[in-house]
Amino acid sequence: MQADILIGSPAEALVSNDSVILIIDDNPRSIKALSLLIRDFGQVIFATSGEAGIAMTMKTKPDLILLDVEMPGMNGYEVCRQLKGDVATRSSGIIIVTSHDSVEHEVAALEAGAADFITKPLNAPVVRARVKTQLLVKKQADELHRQAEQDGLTGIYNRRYFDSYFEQEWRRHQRQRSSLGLALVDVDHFKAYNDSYGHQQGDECLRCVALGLKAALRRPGEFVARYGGEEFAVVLPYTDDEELHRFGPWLCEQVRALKIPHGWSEASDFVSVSVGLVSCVAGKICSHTQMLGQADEALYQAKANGRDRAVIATKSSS
Ligand SMILES: Nc1nc2c(ncn2[C@@H]2O[C@H](COP(=O)(O)OP(=O)(O)OP(=O)(O)O)[C@@H](O)[C@H]2O)c(=O)[nH]1
Repeated sequence: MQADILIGSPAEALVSNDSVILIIDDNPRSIKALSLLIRDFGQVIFATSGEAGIAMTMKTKPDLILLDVEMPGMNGYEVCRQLKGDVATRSSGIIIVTSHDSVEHEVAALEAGAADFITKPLNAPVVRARVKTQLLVKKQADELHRQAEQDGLTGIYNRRYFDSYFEQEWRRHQRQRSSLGLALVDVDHFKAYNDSYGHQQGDECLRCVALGLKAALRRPGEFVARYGGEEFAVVLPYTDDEELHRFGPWLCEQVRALKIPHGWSEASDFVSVSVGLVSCVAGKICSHTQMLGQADEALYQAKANGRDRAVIATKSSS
């Protein structure tokens, strides 16, 4: 696994210069001095107040923030607490930079959520070593995060990711009173495929279908995840029934177009999928699990109607 490679590799090789480092400091001279020391580690950007630093963190999602403590208005500890308390910004590592060289200040920095602490006057080798270490920690955390969300066989999002983001999307659409779409996609006669072509070829087939489904998505926010063995789930933000009527058959067509031969399918000469779809407008369906249940019923109907087709859940059952 890649995590093993990360742990076994020299740290130097892992700190690539594609990192983004944000310096938050009200003093332009300090910003300049710091950026000269670390500029070869990546792109260095800056903000001259706590408020501007928080806004910039939201926008740019830096890998690392070098945060001055003594600033007018919001001080560094307060900025640090806010950044660490918000799910949208807490993944950026923070090093507190201060002229106070005392245990109390170091403890305050760590308690505010900082990963490390640098004192002024700056000592170049120390600054570089600490920055490099935190960039390495961030790279490793990103990699672990990616692996935790990824399906090992197909490389698309896994069930865990789906479970948390589908619910999140559902809540967001409920709040905004917009329509959310969901499609459950199941490969037809896949047991026969495995039995005839072998399990390894079956794995390869699932990989191709997963990538085919992913390539079929066009709009921002749409994502496909592996829901179970040979089943996939597609989340379709801001999508209503009218759009599902186009999307369902089109998804079937995209998989058929992969032209993966399936000599033992009763539905088609090529690997095909059945799709169950549902859309939900705020208030119509009372939970995201009900939405899943309805998509599952529609999928069952698509199988019963002959497979290689899409069925949309009827609104009467909403
Ligand atoms: N190769 C491979 N097969 C898998 C994987 N996960 C599930 N399967 C197989 O997928 C098959 C699913 O079979 P069934 O649930 O009977 O469904 P089906 O044969 O596709 O029939 P219908 O869904 O009714 O069209 C089983 O044989 C599972 O072993 C996987 O990761 N790799």
